[in-house]
Amino acid sequence: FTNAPLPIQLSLCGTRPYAISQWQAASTSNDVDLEDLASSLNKALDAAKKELIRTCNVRVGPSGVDRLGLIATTDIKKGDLLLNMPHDERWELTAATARNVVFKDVLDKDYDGWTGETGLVALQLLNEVARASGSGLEQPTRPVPIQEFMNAWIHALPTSMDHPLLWSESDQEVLQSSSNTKIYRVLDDIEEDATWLVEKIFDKDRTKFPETINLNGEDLPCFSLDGYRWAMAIVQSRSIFVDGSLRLVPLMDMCNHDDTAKEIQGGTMGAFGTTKGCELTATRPYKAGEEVFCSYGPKSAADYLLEHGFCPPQSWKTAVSEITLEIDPDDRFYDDKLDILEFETYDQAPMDPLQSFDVISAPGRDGEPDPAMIQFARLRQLGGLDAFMLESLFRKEVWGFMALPVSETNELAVVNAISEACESALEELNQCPDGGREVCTKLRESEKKALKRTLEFMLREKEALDLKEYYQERRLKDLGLDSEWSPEDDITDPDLSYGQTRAPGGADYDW
Ligand SMILES: C[S@@+](CC[C@H](N)C(=O)[O-])C[C@H]1O[C@@H](n2cnc3c(N)ncnc32)[C@H](O)[C@@H]1O
Repeated sequence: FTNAPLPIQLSLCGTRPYAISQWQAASTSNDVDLEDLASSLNKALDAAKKELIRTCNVRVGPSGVDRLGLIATTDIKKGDLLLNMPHDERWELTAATARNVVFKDVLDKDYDGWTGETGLVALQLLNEVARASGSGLEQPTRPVPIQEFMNAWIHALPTSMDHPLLWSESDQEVLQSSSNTKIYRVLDDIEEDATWLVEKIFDKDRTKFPETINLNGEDLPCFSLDGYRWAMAIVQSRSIFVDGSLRLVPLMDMCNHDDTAKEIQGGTMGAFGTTKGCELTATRPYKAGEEVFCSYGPKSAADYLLEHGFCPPQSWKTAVSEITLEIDPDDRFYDDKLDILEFETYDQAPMDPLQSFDVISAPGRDGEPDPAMIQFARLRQLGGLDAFMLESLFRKEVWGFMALPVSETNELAVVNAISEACESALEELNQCPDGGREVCTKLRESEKKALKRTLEFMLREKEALDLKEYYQERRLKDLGLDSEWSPEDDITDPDLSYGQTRAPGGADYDW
């Protein structure tokens, strides 16, 4: 492929972890002419369009909300197709292509990084960056026009992003204590994977995996911790989950978010409608020249911030936080409980003994928690006289039993455990250091609201424990043994045969 000079230089600078000042100092996105960037990408797109796209009613252009975006090239009606692109490993970056094609001979097939699919796509992205500078692995193979399109796309990616993974350490610390969705977990995963990859793979062949690359005369980090962190921020903020895979789709990834738009989805295309791919449709009419949008999906404000680096208005409407519950490893029924969580949670995915659950406060809801959290908490607290439910005889039914109150003792323990988890999560949020970004303050307030609402709900539940119906009572009702009994009732009962005192199913149900 050719490596024609492009109007900007890719600046992935930063020589030590979290070196935000260097990233910003080296940033070109503020002074770069977005029109030039867009026109280089559009030109490369035109040359490769026949292969890349089936329907294209957009081009890349400066955006009204952030850097670049997709602009309608014609008047669009609501429901019209804006853009569709077939799935093709020559341009889509996916974990499968990274593992089975690009890094096939390099990465052990059992490689299982902490950063998962996102990490594999990030690796492929770094290889694309290296390829655009004339090094890296030349996989997947592509015709020249497609490679030139990929190079133009790489050049058009943002180099300095306002993304939490690239914030200063002090801002990251404030974010860490502003949300129960923890950024340190993600940073640790990135650091652990990058360190392993550098030591086991990149350092062994620096010709193929350059630590820095030279793009248009500038040295930039590539197969290094800094490069990997940048690539993770790019993949988190621009990839989509379509047809069962995480995909970073050049061009589609230029579309900005609007709450009222539709997510990019899987669709079929081509002459016989049998080719699968990604498609973007309009949820409202657009005039030619207007920016078009997609939605990045329903997510909490914390998830938006951690993934995309911004929080759209809709994400603040529902306040979300997270609490964690754990089955006590010293619980004498630990193994039985683990067995149930692993194999008997019905259509829910298997659960670990340590589980995080969302708690929310939304308009029109009174703070009732996720039913799965209550089920988990009831199982966690199961013991004493209720432990008979853990007998193997009931193994297939226990999870179902946990959907309804077990006993007053169990329910009290559940209410207390969830209340304590909310209180300690609130306490943690209150420990947040001063300063940091405004979005973190807003996030903290929002998470506190969700936790307080759940706590209030739990306190109301605690007051009403004696009004609930518990397992024994339900069981007696099932057996028809729950009514008050007097001999006179039976004497006048014509349905009774000799010697019977109670008719089967003759309970006086109190619906
Ligand atoms: C998929 S990219 C979209 C293309 C991007 N604007 C560019 O120039 O490369 C997603 C990123 O664009 C920005 N973005 C998208 N929609 C936005 C919006 N409505 N408000 C603010 N930033 C937005 C965020 O930084 C986000 O992480």
